[in-house]
Amino acid sequence: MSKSSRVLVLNCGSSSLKFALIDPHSGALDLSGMGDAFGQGEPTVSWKFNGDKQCTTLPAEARHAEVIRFLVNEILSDCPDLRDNLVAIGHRVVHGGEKFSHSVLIDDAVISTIQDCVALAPLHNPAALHGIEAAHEAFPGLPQVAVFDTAFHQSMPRHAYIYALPYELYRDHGIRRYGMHGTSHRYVTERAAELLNLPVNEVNIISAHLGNGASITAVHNGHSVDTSMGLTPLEGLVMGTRSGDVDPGLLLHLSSRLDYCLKEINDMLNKKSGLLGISELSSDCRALEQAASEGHDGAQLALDIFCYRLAKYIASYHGVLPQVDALVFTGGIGENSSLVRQKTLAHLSGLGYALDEARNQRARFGEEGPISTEQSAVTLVIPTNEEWVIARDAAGLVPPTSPNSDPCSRE
Ligand SMILES: Nc1ncnc2c1ncn2[C@@H]1O[C@H](COP(=O)(O)OP(=O)(O)O)[C@@H](O)[C@H]1O
Ligand SMILES: CC(=O)OP(=O)(O)O
Ligand SMILES: [Mg+2]
Repeated sequence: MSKSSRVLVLNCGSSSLKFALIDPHSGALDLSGMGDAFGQGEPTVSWKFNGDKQCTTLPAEARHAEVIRFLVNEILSDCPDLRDNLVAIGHRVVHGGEKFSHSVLIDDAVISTIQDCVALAPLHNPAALHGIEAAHEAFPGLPQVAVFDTAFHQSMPRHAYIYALPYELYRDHGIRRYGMHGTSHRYVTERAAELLNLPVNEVNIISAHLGNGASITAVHNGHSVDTSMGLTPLEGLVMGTRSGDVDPGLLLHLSSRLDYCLKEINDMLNKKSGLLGISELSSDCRALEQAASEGHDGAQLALDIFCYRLAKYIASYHGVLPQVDALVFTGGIGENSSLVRQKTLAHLSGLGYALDEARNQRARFGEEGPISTEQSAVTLVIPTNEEWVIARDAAGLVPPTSPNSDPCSRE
């Protein structure tokens, strides 16, 4: 792999597509951007290319394929050198079922497994398939690599991933905890080990990824041993629009007593719950913090519940791990919301957590480092970098025969 190699990373969500052109060796970004607000009028594409920020709108019907076409024909066409140095396309795929514990080159069998998992990640896997198809059209000769959110969690022991349901549901239908956000939890684990000066296979952390989706993972000796998301990305923590854990009896009650049909239950739990549902205002943590500071009771309650439920998971993972070297906050909320970190740790003083408020306030917008006092349980903020992990995995899987690979300098 030559020093000028680049990987194009695509992270396709249901209503957005994030893209980045990355040097897999250093993680340096030539280009990063996103197509946003699909299905809500004219989608915007915004990007930063070698430091310059730009933005445009696309026709209302534009989705993943159109954004990828715009990326190829308009944005990347300005830099023929970079296109020549592209060695692979890396795709974030949320659900890979039980089949993948590592990233893989995409072929028909891989596509078919991603299709099989659509029902388990209905907001995410169809979008990844659109991205793979569009990228294949745009770059027919380039290797494409799938990096699965579920892969990092394949190390969980059976007692963590089997639900207390009839065992045949696992045996015959694969119903079990899979866990998501694994690419982020993996990055955070590796980075925490570096910051703590420990070999990665000796680090024990609790990693809280708090974005629009949110999940928390217990990492023992560098491996995921439990995580809050389950069969689907709906279980666990309170999220932007997802409920997280509820009493399963609720579903029966909604159906038998309140006449909800399956589609209504699905929409309610995935799209109308979480921070949005409680606050009746917004799924966006920033908007809720602002509203709560102005006295909005729903916003305050949503933040209170979010932090309380997160603290309960952190406490329970102290029972999962023999030792905790650090609690780590990451994701848009984890990296930026000093309020959420402060409210969460306020529940955990019994476990030795205490914030250094000055450090907590400083940790924003990409700042990395400890936010705990010297004497208390170590708490870190680590900005996640899923794109770099995806780029590294993709570059590492480029076949030696690929036109852009350089067999003499492969790592
Ligand atoms: N400065 C900030 N303060 C509080 N919350 C923030 C801040 N910046 C971003 N967030 C929150 O981060 C969340 C989005 O996280 P992100 O990881 O970008 O999402 P995604 O899961 O879509 O990748 C939103 O709730 C947003 O309000
Ligand atoms: C799995 C998941 O919830 O992903 P995201 O946070 O990107 O929605
Ligand atoms: Mg994210």
